[in-house]
Amino acid sequence: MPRFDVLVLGMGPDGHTCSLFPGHPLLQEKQQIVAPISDSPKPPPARVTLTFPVINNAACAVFASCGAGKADIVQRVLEGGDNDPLPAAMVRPTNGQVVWFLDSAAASKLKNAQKL
Ligand SMILES: O=C(O)[C@H](O)[C@@H](O)[C@H](O)[C@H](O)COP(=O)(O)O
Repeated sequence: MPRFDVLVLGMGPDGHTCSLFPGHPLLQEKQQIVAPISDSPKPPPARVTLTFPVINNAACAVFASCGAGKADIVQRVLEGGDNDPLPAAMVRPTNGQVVWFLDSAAASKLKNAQKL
C-alpha cells in the first residue's frame, strides 16, 4: 500500500473529502487504492478518488477549512462522536496523524477548541 508523507485535504459542507461522499459504498472500499465514482451527488458526477486504505496509510493528513459555512460540519466531524462518522471523520491514519487548519469562523462552533 503506498504511504504518502502528507495528504492535503478539503472538506465539503456535507462532510465529504476527496470524492468520498456520505453514505456512498466507496466508503467501505478495502482493496483498491484509487477508484472511480460515477454517481457523485456533487457535480461533476464522474470522478476519480483515493480510497480509505491509502488515505489512512498516510503519515499525515492535513485538512484546511475556512469560513462560517463550514462551522457546523467542522463541529460535527471533530466533536460529533463515532456513530455513523462522516467521510472526513473517517480520515484516521493508522500510523500517522491528522492536522486541521481552521480560520476562526470555521472553528466558531467548536466547544473544546483552544485559540492559538
Ligand atoms: O468535491 C468537490 O468538488 C470539491 O472540490 C470539494 O472536494 C472541496 O475540496 C471541498 O468542498 C472543500 O473546498 P473548500 O475548502 O474550497 O471549501
